[in-house]
Amino acid sequence: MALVGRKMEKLETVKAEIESTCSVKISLHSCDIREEDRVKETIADILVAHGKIDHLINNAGGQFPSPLNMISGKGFETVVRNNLTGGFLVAREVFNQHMMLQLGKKDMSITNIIADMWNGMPGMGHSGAARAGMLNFSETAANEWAPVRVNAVAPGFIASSGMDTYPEPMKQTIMQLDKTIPLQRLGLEAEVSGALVFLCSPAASFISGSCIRIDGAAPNARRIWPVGTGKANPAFNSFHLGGVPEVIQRRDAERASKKGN
Ligand SMILES: CCCCC/C=C/C(=O)SCCNC(=O)CCNC(=O)[C@H](O)C(C)(C)COP(=O)(O)OP(=O)(O)OC[C@H]1O[C@@H](n2cnc3c(N)ncnc32)[C@H](O)[C@@H]1OP(=O)(O)O
Ligand SMILES: NC(=O)C1=CN([C@@H]2O[C@H](COP(=O)(O)OP(=O)(O)OC[C@H]3O[C@@H](n4cnc5c(N)ncnc54)[C@H](OP(=O)(O)O)[C@@H]3O)[C@@H](O)[C@H]2O)C=CC1
Repeated sequence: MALVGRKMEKLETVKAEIESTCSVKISLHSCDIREEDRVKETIADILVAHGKIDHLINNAGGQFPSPLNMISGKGFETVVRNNLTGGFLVAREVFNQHMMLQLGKKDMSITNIIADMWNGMPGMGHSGAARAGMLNFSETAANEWAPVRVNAVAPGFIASSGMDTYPEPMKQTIMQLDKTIPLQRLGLEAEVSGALVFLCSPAASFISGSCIRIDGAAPNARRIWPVGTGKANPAFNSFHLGGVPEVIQRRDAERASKKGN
């Protein structure tokens, strides 16, 4: 397993967590996926360390919240590079440096993480545009690079540590998000991972060019109908080392205190 991100400390933490659970060879690589030369070097380093890359999860990404009319050209480009160009560069290098030389010999896959950007992504329009582009890139690559399977996974609102990176106004929105989702709760990181593990497995060997939505049916909510029944289903909480983001702990504490009053 090769873990890639910009900050080595984060990677070390994840490595220690995985090693506390199972025995697997793990290499760590500091790389900003927006830097083309660095991406080329990183994929080459991974191939030296492991000799192969059978499955790529293109998970790196993120953005800053802003209404469209306040986004500068540089800001828009920064987010597009983070959520579209960077993922393309990584996928291209993995394909060119390894997968292209192994076609038909084994099952190989690329899964691109996008987001719930259906019908637009208000407050994060730069990211919505980039994620929509990533979906279209996945669809093209599923044809050009077959038999490598290329799919997208589109998470909706997931209670991840990423949620704690947002400024206070966005945190206020995050604390109300569960009410807008038919399943009446946020998703868990393990619920995204479940789909990723499936897509990397032989059970998904005829799935390519697809997108799996993991969003509790958020895009299916409609103004003319109540949002779900008001009840949530049980979550698949298989990450025993996972934590609850601070913003969600705060939400639950505030709700408990309101109930107590
Ligand atoms: C409602 C809930 C939403 C849930 C859906 C989505 C959830 C998630 O995605 S969870 C993951 C969340 N985590 C993140 O988003 C963190 C990752 N974000 C970042 O790392 C950064 O924001 C970045 C990668 C998008 C930009 O970082 P960096 O490369 O370090 O870029 P700079 O800081 O140098 O900025 C370059 C340029 O971009 C504009 N800009 C950056 N931040 C902001 C901001 N907060 N507000 C407005 N504009 C911003 C700006 O133009 C910067 O250039 P300068 O003006 O020269 O600084
Ligand atoms: N949580 C949610 O509700 C949703 C999340 N997503 C997307 O799912 C993915 C995972 O998100 P989540 O775990 O929540 O967020 P986090 O912010 O916790 O994780 C994002 C990861 O991407 C890495 N990363 C970001 N930019 C770069 C870059 N330029 N080069 C290399 N690595 C980078 C970060 O590591 P480092 O900082 O060390 O570089 C970090 O490990 C992201 O693409 C996110 O946008 C999509 C929809 C909803």
